[in-house]
Amino acid sequence: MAGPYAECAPAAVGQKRQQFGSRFLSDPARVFHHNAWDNVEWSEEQAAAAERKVRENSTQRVCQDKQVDYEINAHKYWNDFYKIHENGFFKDRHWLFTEFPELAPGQSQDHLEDLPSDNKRSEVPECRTSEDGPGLKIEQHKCSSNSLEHETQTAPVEENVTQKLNHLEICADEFPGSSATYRILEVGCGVGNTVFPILQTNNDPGLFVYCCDFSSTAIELVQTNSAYDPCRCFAFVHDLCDEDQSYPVPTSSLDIIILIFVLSAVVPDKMQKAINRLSRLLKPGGMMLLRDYGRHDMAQLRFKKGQCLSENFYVRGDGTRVYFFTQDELDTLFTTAGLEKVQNLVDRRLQVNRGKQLTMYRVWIQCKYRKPLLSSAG
Ligand SMILES: C[S@@+](CC[C@H](N)C(=O)[O-])C[C@H]1O[C@@H](n2cnc3c(N)ncnc32)[C@H](O)[C@@H]1O
Repeated sequence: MAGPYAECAPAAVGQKRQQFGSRFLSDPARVFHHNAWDNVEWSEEQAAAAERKVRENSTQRVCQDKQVDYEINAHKYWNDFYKIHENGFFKDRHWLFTEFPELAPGQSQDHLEDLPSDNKRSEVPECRTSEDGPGLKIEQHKCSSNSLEHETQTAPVEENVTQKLNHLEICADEFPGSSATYRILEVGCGVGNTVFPILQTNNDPGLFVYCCDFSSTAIELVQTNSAYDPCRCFAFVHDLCDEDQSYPVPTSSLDIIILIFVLSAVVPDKMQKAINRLSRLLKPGGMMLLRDYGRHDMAQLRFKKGQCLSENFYVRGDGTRVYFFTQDELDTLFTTAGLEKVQNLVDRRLQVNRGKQLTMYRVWIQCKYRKPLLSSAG
C-alpha cells in the first residue's frame, strides 16, 4: 500500500537500477503495463484540481492548543509511531546510491545491485558492549578500528576546542569518528533504513556514519540492530530544532549530511535555523542531500479538512506532521544557509497499483547543495 510515508523506488530496467526519470508514459493506454512512470506531465485541469483540493482541505485549521501539543510532544508522537511499527515500516533504500552516489563514492553499480535489502544481513563484525543502550556511551567509540587509524586530520573546532555532548565534555580530537576521513551524518534517521545500507555498501575504511533522530525509540532500534557497529557508526538522540543542543562533531567536519523525508516533519518556522546549524557542520566542499515531499503530492491531496496546521503543513491521524515543499522554498532554505545549488529537481511519478487499477500521482523533490570551498557563511 502507499501509506502516508510511502516513497518511491526507481525504475529497474533489467538488473540495472536507473536514476529517477527514465520511464515515460507516451501512450496513456499503457498506463497499467508498468508499476510506475517517470516525469509525468500534469494537465492544466489536474493541476487546477490539485489547487482546489488543497484550498478545500486547508480552510479549517487545527486549533491553537492542539498545535502547541503537536509541537511540544512531536518526539513522543514519533516514539509512538516506532513503538507500533518498529523497523517494519520504511523500506531500505538501495536506490539511494544511484541518486546520491556521494554516499558511496567509487562503488560500482553492479556491486550495489547485489546488495541484500534486509539491513540485518550485515557481515560487519560487532564490537560494542552488551550494555550499550539508547543513551550515549563514550566507551562505545574506544573500539579499535584499524580502518580509522590511518588518518590524522583534525577538523577545525567550534568554540574553544571542547563541546558539550549531553553530560559529557568531548575534545575536538576525541569526538566519535574523529579519525575518519569521510564522515556522513543522517538527520532524522528513523530506524536506520538509510544508515545500514550505507554501512553495507560503502566499504571505504575511512568512513564513519553519524545518525540522529529525536525519537529515542527509533535510536534504540538502530543501536540494537545487529548491523550496528559503533566502530563505524554513532547513533544519538537529537532534535534538529533544538538550538541549545549541539551536535557531537565539530564545525566543518562533515563531508555529507543527508535528510530523507525529515525536514517536512519540522514546523516551517524552525526549518531555516535547523539548516543553518547543519550547514556549519559541513566541510568546505561538503554536500547536503535531501529528498522530501513536493507540493501537491498525493499525500497532501488526501488530507481531510481539519488536519491542516498552516499552509501546506498537516498533521496525520497519529500526530506526526508533514510539510509539502516547492523547489523554490528548498532553494531559499539552502542558499540562505550559505550553500550552492548542485541539483534541485522535482520527481513527478505516476505509481500504479495494477491489481486494483489505481493511479497515484507522487511528487518528490530531490536536492544537493554544496558548501563553497571559500565560504563566507560560518
Ligand atoms: C518520515 S520519517 C523518515 C525517517 C528516515 N529518514 C527514513 O527515511 O526512513 C521522519 C523522521 O524524522 C524524525 N524527526 C522529525 N522531526 C525531527 C526533529 N525535529 N529532530 C530530529 N528528528 C526528527 C522522526 O522521528 C522520524 O524518524
